[in-house]
Amino acid sequence: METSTVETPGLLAEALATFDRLFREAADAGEPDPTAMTVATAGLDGRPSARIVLLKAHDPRGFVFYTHLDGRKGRELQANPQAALLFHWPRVRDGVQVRIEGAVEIVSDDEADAYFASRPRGSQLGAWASKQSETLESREAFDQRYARAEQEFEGRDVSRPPRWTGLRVRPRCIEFWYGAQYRLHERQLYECDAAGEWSKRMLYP
Ligand SMILES: Cc1cc2nc3c(=O)[nH]c(=O)nc-3n(C[C@H](O)[C@H](O)[C@H](O)COP(=O)(O)O)c2cc1C
Ligand code: PXP
Repeated sequence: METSTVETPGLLAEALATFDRLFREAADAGEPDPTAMTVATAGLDGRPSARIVLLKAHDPRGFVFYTHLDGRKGRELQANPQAALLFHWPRVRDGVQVRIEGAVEIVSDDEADAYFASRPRGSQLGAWASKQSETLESREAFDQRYARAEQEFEGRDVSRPPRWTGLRVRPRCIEFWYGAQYRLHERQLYECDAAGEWSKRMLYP
């Protein structure tokens, strides 16, 4: 069991409750995919890169997505395990943006195996076939790799590729942005200092 007996600090709990409420509102408001978030990373060269991934779990330990460790984001996060996440839910209230920043860690093998096992078989085989972010010479080359994976796992469960796993962003700060008329937006920032103390303040829009 990975559940921790450490109590969630009050302000973090408040921020996570706000996140949950807005996440539910996003689903109710018909956002096409409330789990879609931008994840920004930078390797040791300091050059940022960003792409969308899907949020698959969140709790006081952090926000989890799944990917290949050898793709660009995987390589950057191993070199510099810091990320920023961004949600934009335009249909919630007058528009909501949530920004989360924090250190990144790899989820346990058990957690990754459990999530991988829940994916459609085609997606599982795709994870074996894809050399994420590497040059693909032709679509046929990818199709062939997929067909090979199909053969390899014929008649049995598809195991998780060891370099395909979950990454958890442990929040160091969470900002809620609420759109308002005339750009008089509201911004609430929750942040954790080096001693682990959470505080909350508003920011000018
Ligand atoms: C809506 C959407 C959801 C996506 N979800 C994921 C995901 O959860 N994990 C993933 O590795 N790539 C996902 N992708 C693909 C990434 O955006 C990206 O193309 C891929 O991960 C390679 O990124 P990288 O080269 O920076 O590593 C998604 C793309 C879109 C448009
Ligand atoms: C390459 C890749 N990996 C992982 C995912 C995560 O989603 P799922 O586990 O639901 O396929 C996506 C979603 O588009 C994806 O494109």
